Amino acid sequence: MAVAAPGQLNLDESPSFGSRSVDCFEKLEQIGEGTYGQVFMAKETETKEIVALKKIRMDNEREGFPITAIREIKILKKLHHQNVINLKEIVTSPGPERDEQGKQIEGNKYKGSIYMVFEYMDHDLTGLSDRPGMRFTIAQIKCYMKQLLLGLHYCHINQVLHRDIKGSNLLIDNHGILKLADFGLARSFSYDHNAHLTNRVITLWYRPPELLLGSTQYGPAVDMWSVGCIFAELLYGKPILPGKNEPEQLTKIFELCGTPDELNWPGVTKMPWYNNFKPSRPIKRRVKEVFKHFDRNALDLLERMLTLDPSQRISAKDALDAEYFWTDPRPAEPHTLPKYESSHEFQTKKKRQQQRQAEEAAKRQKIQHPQPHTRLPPIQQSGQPYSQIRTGQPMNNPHPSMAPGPSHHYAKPRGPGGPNRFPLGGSQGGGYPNRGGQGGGYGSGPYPQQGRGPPPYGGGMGGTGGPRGGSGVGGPSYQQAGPYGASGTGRGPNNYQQGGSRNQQQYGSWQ
Ligand SMILES: Nc1ncnc2c1ncn2[C@@H]1O[C@H](COP(=O)(O)OP(=O)(O)OP(=O)(O)O)[C@@H](O)[C@H]1O
Repeated sequence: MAVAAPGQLNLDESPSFGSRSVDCFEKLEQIGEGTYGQVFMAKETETKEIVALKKIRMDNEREGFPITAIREIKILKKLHHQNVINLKEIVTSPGPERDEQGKQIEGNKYKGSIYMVFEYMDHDLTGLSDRPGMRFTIAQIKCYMKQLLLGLHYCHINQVLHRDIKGSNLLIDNHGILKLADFGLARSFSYDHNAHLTNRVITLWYRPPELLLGSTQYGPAVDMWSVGCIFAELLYGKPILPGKNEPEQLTKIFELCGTPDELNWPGVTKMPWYNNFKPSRPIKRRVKEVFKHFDRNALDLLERMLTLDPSQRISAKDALDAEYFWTDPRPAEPHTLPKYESSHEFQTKKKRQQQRQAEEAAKRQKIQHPQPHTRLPPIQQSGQPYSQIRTGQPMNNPHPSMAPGPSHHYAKPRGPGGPNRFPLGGSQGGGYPNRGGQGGGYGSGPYPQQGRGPPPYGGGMGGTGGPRGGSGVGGPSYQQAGPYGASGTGRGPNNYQQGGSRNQQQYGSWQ
């Protein structure tokens, strides 16, 4: 595909792509802020349909339309599956000022914008999990995991690697449907050609060891590692491998999954960066020990997802066949899941930030005007019922965002992409065939209390010794509070207040 000239979109596709103006939509609320632009909730003025508009950042318009956006659009236009986000169309906002002859006025930078129009999804998994008191049931986790694997299996058989699987890219609607989103780092791959791909992809906490060891020839297994991290996170209640940088990420992986060697990962010693990160002494695998409270089938599946050697890592298809999904409790039917008020990572972060600012302001005020009768009940108690109604929080947590909340800070190690080609492989659509009638026989097993237990390694890593011999080289820190119900007991309230948080006044026209 030719690269479009600045400000022009050349997608040589159906007329609806790029032909309509963004003015056909009314901007409602910002719901996301990504590396490549903002995401807004909007309403189609004629049909009243609610959609999500992702504004494509044109910071450097001299280079034309961003290659990442072109790749995302190309890939999304070919993927059609219930568990993959649907790109409906592309719309544009007015372009640069022109003179009478229609020539662009010199020195006047291109001011127009391009938006991708998506079906609107009520939540992303991170935002949903961050809700105070949120607690997923096992059947719910199985339901989300199954849909994630179905969507990913579909991508992989169509020769697309997602390369950025993480909670905020898994969108969920109020019918319980989960969809893979953000294909900004996705690319096509071929089993026949061993093309070299960048290894600077996938958000650090979800990045597999082969990429951290410098591999440039990889396949669908990279996504399956990320799926394993999400799976463990859902069951455990917080991210399991929150490295601060690449060496620390590898250290954390080795401490959990053991050190790689020629026996458990043939060829690992030949990996480009193996010698840079070579463990000083072997560490044994501890997945079973660390997650011993997980259900047996969950643990078996997790072991196969978090396998160091990518060639032995379970595929999405085989994962769907795992006992875990065929034993009781079975995956919930999506439509039976509770409905929640809309929650996106961007919004939950913003709420926490506002809460922090309010707390700081209150503290400052207190210092300036100390309260004379500190034993009097705090004034805001009278306001509790109101905040409770508005936020839907239980009485025992009137100020939910003051609760020790999660501190999700996803690194965004976006890398440059490879060449832009999309060999349309199989066009198999639809779901994964049902495996009927498999008897259960396994109990659900103990379910760990979400967000309440100690970090996976219980601070005990010093005893076992990390690859650096625990010698104070900035050892891993597991202080992060968990996103999955750090503060709560029981499942969150089920009050879907349609439009409750929309604020139409706040947003002006499109730009
Ligand atoms: N179709 C949608 N419906 C509702 N919310 C959406 C939709 N698409 C994106 N979002 C929200 O916007 C956020 C950012 O979107 P997206 O990941 O596509 O952008 P990005 O610029 O690639 O972000 P990042 O840099 O975090 O990967 C998502 O996490 C989600 O909360």
